[in-house]
Amino acid sequence: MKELIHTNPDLLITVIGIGGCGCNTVNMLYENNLSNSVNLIAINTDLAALNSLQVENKILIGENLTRGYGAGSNPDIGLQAAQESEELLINAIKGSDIVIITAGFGGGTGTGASPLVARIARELNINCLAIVTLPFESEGERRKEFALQGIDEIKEPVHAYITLSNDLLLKGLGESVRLFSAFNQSNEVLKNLLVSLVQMLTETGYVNVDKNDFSSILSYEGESILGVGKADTEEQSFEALDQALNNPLVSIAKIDTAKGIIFQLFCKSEPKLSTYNGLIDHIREKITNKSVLIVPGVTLDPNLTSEIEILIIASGIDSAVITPIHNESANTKNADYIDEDLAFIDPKEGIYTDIPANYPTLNGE
Ligand SMILES: Nc1nc2c(ncn2[C@@H]2O[C@H](COP(=O)(O)OP(=O)(O)OP(=O)(O)O)[C@@H](O)[C@H]2O)c(=O)[nH]1
Repeated sequence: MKELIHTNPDLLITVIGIGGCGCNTVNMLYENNLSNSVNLIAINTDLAALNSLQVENKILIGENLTRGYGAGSNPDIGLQAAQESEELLINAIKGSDIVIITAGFGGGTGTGASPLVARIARELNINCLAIVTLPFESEGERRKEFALQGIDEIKEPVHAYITLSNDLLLKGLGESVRLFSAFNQSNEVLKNLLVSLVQMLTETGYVNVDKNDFSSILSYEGESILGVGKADTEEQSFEALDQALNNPLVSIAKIDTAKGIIFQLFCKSEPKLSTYNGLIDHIREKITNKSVLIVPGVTLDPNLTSEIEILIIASGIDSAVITPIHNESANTKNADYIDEDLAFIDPKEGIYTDIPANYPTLNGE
């Protein structure tokens, strides 16, 4: 084994948690000791909540407006607070290569401030992805409306967004699950997805997904899906793929119309070429858009707990617009390159990378 972890020092990813839920998620990421390429920022209108966090970079927004007492479940206040502190926000994300926003939508701060943060990233020409949760049905119509309005507003400035539905999560856990336990579970999934994404971008594998691949995929307008799956044997890898494609935590979107897909395969031992090609063919069969761009990544990790783990990011779903955005440097590899790259896979010469111990799992398995 040549090298266990090979990180990309040139890439700066900023993960921004906005509002109570977002800040909790970022705080959980902080406890994960991500690489130096990751900058974690917690943003809130609630000073007491910010003070309770371990994350070092905290920004209190709208200090004059709310006096540090929160946005009172009002997205307009969340937006105005962000506007008041726009300068701070610009300085915080300037210089990043990728910004990932995470928030629970339905309240005031996350819902109101996130679209402005995304707009700032867009204006600074930074690739921006948002991963947000939708409220439980039981939280009421008003919160749901706020959340949907927030999604409408963030859709345009971000390059891709992913919604995790708290209700779908509940279904996955069974009706008897308690509220806080469901929130915790959702936070765990959110955190693991983020860890996984960040690791995929900052650590290199045999067939590497890099920032340009990521930019290509994010450049397709429309909804995105992020899914994970795992299997104990290579023979069951198609089940892992189906799990990833049907992740019950991700709401609304169906993968059929995706225009871009990142397929990241983590395996304990070198997979058969037929398995690898078969998985990619299987994805391709699911997609009605035959010109879909599939960017594969393969990482070998002898310490993996399962034989196979799969991460799927699909973008450009159900959107009429297929215009790549500020993507001049993006790698325009198409599916044909897959086999060529595979020819370079050599377990003796390749770089091994480490896999996060808490790689995302469905229902916390
Ligand atoms: N999954 C998950 N969702 C949460 C959690 N906390 C809150 N939410 C969801 O996120 C929505 C917004 O809650 P917060 O993040 O606390 O709200 P906020 O953005 O800080 O807004 P204000 O409190 O009004 O300033 C809620 O309606 C919940 O659906 C959490 O810990 N986990």
